[in-house]
Amino acid sequence: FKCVLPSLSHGQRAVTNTLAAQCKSKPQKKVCKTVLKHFDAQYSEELGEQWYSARDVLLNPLSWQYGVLLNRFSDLTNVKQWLAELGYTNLLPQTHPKSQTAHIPLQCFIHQDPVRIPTQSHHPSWLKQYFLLNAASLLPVLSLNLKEGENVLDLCAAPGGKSLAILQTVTPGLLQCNEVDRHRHDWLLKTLVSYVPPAQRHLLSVTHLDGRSIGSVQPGAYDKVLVDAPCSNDWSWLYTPDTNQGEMWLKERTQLPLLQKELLWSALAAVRPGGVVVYSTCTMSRAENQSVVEAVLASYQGVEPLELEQYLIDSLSDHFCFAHFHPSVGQLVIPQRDKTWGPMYVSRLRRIY
Ligand SMILES: C[S@@+](CC[C@H](N)C(=O)[O-])C[C@H]1O[C@@H](n2cnc3c(N)ncnc32)[C@H](O)[C@@H]1O
Repeated sequence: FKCVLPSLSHGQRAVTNTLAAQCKSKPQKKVCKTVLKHFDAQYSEELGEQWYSARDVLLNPLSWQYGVLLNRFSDLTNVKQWLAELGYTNLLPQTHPKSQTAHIPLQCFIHQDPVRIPTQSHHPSWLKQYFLLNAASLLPVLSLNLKEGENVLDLCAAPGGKSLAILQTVTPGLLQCNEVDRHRHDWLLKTLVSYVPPAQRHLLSVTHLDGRSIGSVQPGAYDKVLVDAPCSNDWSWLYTPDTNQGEMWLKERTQLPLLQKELLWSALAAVRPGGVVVYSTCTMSRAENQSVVEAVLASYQGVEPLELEQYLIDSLSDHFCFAHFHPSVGQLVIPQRDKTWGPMYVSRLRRIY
């Protein structure tokens, strides 16, 4: 396990260090036993054997990985060379598998080992070159199948990772990035300023609204809507600092599906007929994934589920472990020992009329 400490913004010198040395200065994360017990009961029933492999990954911070999403608006010459020297490779093919000539601008570099590079700090006159993220969180953005000039709504956008990935994929007509929480809305703004050049900012609208109301305020206004819903994030919940908070979160967990359904209903109202809504979460919980989508499909007329495109699943299967559910209205990426990305659930819905 290597930790890589470059001084990228000012020169390209890379210094490697062992994680053990870095860990000495950092307090270790502690697992919340209450949450783990709850996960054991729920996920062993829902995921069977795959839970035990996912559990090993979640419980071993040394195996956690970060993808390096490059910022196409910054100067990348040295970064790409540096990542190649460190042994990083591109997660995605450079051209679209269906049409060998279509270039894919989105570039996310991954490493076969849990190597880490540091985040870059904000400089007012300089754009950050990369954003670190769980590579599986690109799946919802790729599932939008974005086209140049489309109007896109990122309904739950902070801290902005997927908004950035959208901007790396296409130049939208308009990208509305919305976040209800004041503090997280400010964080979202900061992210966008750090990565998006002033000349591109007119493409963005950053709003501070309850996503549940956008569908009624702007009906049919968007070609594509992403609902990256608030969820019981399996990674962070497992490391809840104290038992009381863990217990409180587990109670809150039962409230989340209602909020998630309301956000998805709103997204379906905000997309135009023929447009696509992608619903995603970073939990493995069936109640927040499959059951939410099934309930919305049963209650909202004129909506059909869409399969994720097969080329996408094929090109990512070397790195992501897709769980197999039948019948299914979405795809779940489960972290496994040799494929640690995820959890990430993605479902695509088309509004027919
Ligand atoms: C999973 S996070 C989004 C992560 C983000 N898409 C990214 O990739 O960086 C979910 C977000 O939804 C926000 N949220 C919760 N309730 C909301 C609501 N009613 N309307 C809009 N956003 C909401 C949360 O504050 C949180 O920032």
